[in-house]
Amino acid sequence: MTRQAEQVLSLEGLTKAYPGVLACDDISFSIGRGEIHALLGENGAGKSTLVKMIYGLVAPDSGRMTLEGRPFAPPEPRAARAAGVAMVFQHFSLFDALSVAENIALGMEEAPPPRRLAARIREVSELYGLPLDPARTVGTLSAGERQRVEIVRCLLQEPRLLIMDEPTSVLTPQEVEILFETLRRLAQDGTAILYISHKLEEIRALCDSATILRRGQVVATCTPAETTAREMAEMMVGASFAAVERAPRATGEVVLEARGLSAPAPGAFGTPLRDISFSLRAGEVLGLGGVAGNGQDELLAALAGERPSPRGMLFLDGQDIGRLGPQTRRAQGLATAPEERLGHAAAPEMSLTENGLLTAAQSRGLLRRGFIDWPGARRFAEAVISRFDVRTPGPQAAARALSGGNLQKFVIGREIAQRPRVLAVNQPTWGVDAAAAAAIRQALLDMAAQGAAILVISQDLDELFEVADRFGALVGGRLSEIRPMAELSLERVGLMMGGAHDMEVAHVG
Ligand SMILES: Nc1ncnc2c1ncn2[C@@H]1O[C@H](COP(=O)(O)OP(=O)(O)OP(=O)(O)O)[C@@H](O)[C@H]1O
Repeated sequence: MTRQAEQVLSLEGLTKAYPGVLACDDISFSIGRGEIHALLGENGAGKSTLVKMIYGLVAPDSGRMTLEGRPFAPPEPRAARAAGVAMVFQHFSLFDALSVAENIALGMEEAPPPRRLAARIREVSELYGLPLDPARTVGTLSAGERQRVEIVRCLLQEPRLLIMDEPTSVLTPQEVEILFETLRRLAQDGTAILYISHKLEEIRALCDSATILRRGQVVATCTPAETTAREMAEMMVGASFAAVERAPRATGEVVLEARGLSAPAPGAFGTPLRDISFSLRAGEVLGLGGVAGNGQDELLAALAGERPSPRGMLFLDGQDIGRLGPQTRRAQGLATAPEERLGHAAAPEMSLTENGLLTAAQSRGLLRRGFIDWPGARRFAEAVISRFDVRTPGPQAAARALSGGNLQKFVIGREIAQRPRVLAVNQPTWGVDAAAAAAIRQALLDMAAQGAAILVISQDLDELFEVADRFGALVGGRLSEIRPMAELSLERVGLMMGGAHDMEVAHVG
């Protein structure tokens, strides 16, 4: 076999510019048959743009691609799929009300008759250790199971190249193990895998090789198993960065308290909150873990005041705040940042200046007698951009033009910069690179050291180990017993989050 034939995908000089940024600058590398190849880079380095070119979502300005030895220039995703490229996105694109099989059929060019399709789904899912019931309604599935639907949908195409964009951010440690087994099996069968993640320890465990991008260029390649996570992170950033430091802290009075907080599910597939109780003291970081869809969003909405709570369930400084709206709660010192950054935390078409105003108008005095202080709003956005190293041409940029991680830095930075007394955040470093994640975590710890009370809801267990003093798990809208983080192991935490249950499910079939 010639070397050419062993390459599944080769990229030569791929380049793509957006106004003001060279997102991909002369990128060349190849992925071989059966190779699991990591694509690493800090936020805005150009990873998404590169895979969008491979998947036919974005046309390169220049450069060439070769797939299985043939010239490859997909004008649209359908063409990329037909040529053997499959992609599992960060955000699942499934319809809750439809069954697994119906969802899969929707994504297929020519779906076989339902019975044949159901049989194929069973076959593929069993072959790769991804048990799935084709008749189940997607709305009832866990995040891990939804991801299986997406993966099985890809595998039915028998792809030559599978692209995975941050696939583990919604999984328990046990589910991650199962996913890795599947990917290794696929690689053994010859599939090439391009794997994007900011979780460097996972890259070390899984990937054969890595290409590292910085500011649109390939700056290094490495063998992840032979490189430390810190070395990889430093190659991405091009410098060393400070590790998160936990200063000793004194805790004060209880500032935020939930007493039997309950709420019905917000919609057909939301999660009800069931009898949630916790207290949070000044100077303390309480971490709540859980697999996506176990009440995280609903809890944050209840704390934010997006949904009012009955009397007697939610207290700030001993005052019942259940009936207060979001702005009043903010004015009293309780700030929140929801998980979904585009649409919920930020308005996509609005500039960063306007997005800053959305939550900071009051605390920063940017509204005077009904008039907006635009220069002040711009300065606030600029301050957030510079302190949190948000990579963007400037505060006039629209939120949607930022890379995912950079928008996340802005949305969280906007809250931290207002110095609230109590801050509740959901997934504060979701999609954020290692250096920026360390900076955000450090900012949260510094706030606590200065006496703020912090509630961190996260699916990233390393993050919770790094910042939280105490830990509780959200499972089905209930909160487990809260334990000191120092007493818990990673495995124990995984089990508290329901990992044991998922393991059982996964071993059926
Ligand atoms: N539609 C767009 N319009 C303008 N600029 C864009 C657009 N999409 C991406 N960019 C810019 O291109 C650069 C590369 O972004 P890209 O999303 O590829 O980065 P990334 O490495 O995937 O980042 P992350 O890890 O944050 O997802 C960034 O500077 C980004 O702001």
